[in-house]
Amino acid sequence: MSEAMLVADKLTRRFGGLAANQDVCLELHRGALHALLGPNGAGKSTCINMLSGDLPPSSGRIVFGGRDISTLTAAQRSRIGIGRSYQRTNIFPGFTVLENCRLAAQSRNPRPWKIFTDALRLSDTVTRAEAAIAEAGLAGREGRVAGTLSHGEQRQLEIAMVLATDAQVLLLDEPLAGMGSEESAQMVELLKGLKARRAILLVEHDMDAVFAVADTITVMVNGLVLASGAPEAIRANPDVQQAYLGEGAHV
Ligand SMILES: Nc1ncnc2c1ncn2[C@@H]1O[C@H](COP(=O)(O)OP(=O)(O)OP(=O)(O)O)[C@@H](O)[C@H]1O
Repeated sequence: MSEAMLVADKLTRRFGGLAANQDVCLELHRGALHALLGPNGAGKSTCINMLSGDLPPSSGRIVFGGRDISTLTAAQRSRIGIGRSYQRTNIFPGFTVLENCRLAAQSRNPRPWKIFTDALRLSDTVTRAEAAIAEAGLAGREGRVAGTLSHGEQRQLEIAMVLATDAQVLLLDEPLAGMGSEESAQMVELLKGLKARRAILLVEHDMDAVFAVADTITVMVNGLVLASGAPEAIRANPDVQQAYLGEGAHV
């Protein structure tokens, strides 16, 4: 396998006496989707928050492209190519699809406000925004006001906004939440396309989707990594079946 783009090295996060993540290790590789599974409260959001820079680890390291980025802010991580989506949609509902993506693209610039005086840069962000919209499957909807899109389209828009920042690592927190089966199937196809050129971490409760798209699965329980490996090995793992879904259950 290729060298890892992003590495979580013994990440630990304590909240008072609770270890929400303890010595969590995982690797994200270009061309691969790594899914993070676990029951409610297992520590998945805490893990993604540490990787994105939204939450400082208590100990451990995050390495991106060989460089220790543990102390960089979320904005700094976004600028070097680590993008995340949130569990709750993060779009500006009164703005159009293109405006939402243009704002996301601008956030990547060191001095985003200068954009208004710099025509060249402006066309660059529009180009980047349009490419992101097309890649997220929203071509033709550039002028739609975001709040009028369907739920599934709004989740696609959120991914388009991450793509508009030129992210090479995508940290996706439950992108299928609240979707119907048709929308979920579309999102799975979208994720398959996106992972070809990027590294993806997917936190997702929809098992069918996870097994359809993941190359590697890490299962967390009570802040600890219970198992990590290829989907078939995880499916067959008795510890996973017992601890994650309860005695006698099958993933
Ligand atoms: N800011 C916080 N302060 C205190 N405890 C927290 C905080 N954030 C998370 N926790 C606790 O850490 C543990 C892990 O929470 P986390 O949200 O990471 O789990 P999760 O696997 O993402 O769950 P879910 O699937 O419900 O989103 C839980 O026991 C939670 O109550």
